[in-house]
Amino acid sequence: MPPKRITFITGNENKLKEVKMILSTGPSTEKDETPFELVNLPLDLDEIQEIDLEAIAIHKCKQAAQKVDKGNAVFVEDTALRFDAFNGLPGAYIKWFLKSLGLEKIVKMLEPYENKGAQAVTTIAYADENGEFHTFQGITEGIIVDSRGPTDFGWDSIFQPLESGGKTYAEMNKTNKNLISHRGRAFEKFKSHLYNN
Ligand SMILES: O=c1[nH]c(=O)c2ncn([C@@H]3O[C@H](COP(=O)(O)OP(=O)(O)OP(=O)(O)O)[C@@H](O)[C@H]3O)c2[nH]1
Ligand SMILES: [Mg+2]
Repeated sequence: MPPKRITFITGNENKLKEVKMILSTGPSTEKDETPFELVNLPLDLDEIQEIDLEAIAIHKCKQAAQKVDKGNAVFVEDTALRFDAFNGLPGAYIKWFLKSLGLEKIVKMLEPYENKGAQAVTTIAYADENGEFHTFQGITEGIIVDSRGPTDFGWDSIFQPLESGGKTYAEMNKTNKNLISHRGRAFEKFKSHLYNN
């Protein structure tokens, strides 16, 4: 039987690169034949105004399901950056903060607050071949710091995970980032689902 085809709809090349890497091995990271073939459709789907990250991901996935043939599995992910001092904002709006303000002003926003705590959150929404929806979430705790490391992926250079030994995501290699990242954690859960269903 040919492997099941699963489409990932994202217009973000950096996300795609990480996801391909994470899904290229089995759930316990040992090399394995992947039971699916990953296909990318680089579309920019509508993202609703919501604080609830699952609701955003599900809404995105409902559109995604309309972009593939019936009976084909499809998934999306939405990634948020939540500041403790702002009760979780910018959250899913970080993309627009980044576009309008840039990294330096985002760091400056937290200047009046002692609490630099933040959470990186990836929420995956998956529509399986029967049209049933599933969500998987991964969270990494960290702090917001002055930009360090390459600035080619979003806010990687201002997010320092608590478990990284003082490195920002941008200062880590991809293998190490994926081991502790919001995306790595969400996709490990998704991977377990794919291998067990
Ligand atoms: O430093 C980062 N490390 C990451 O690991 C990461 N993952 C996402 N992002 C950025 O955060 C916003 C999410 O928005 P987002 O989830 O809607 O993504 P997107 O619109 O770029 O793609 P997609 O919606 O087509 O999948 C966008 O600005 C992304 O560039 C990251 N930045
Ligand atoms: Mg998006």
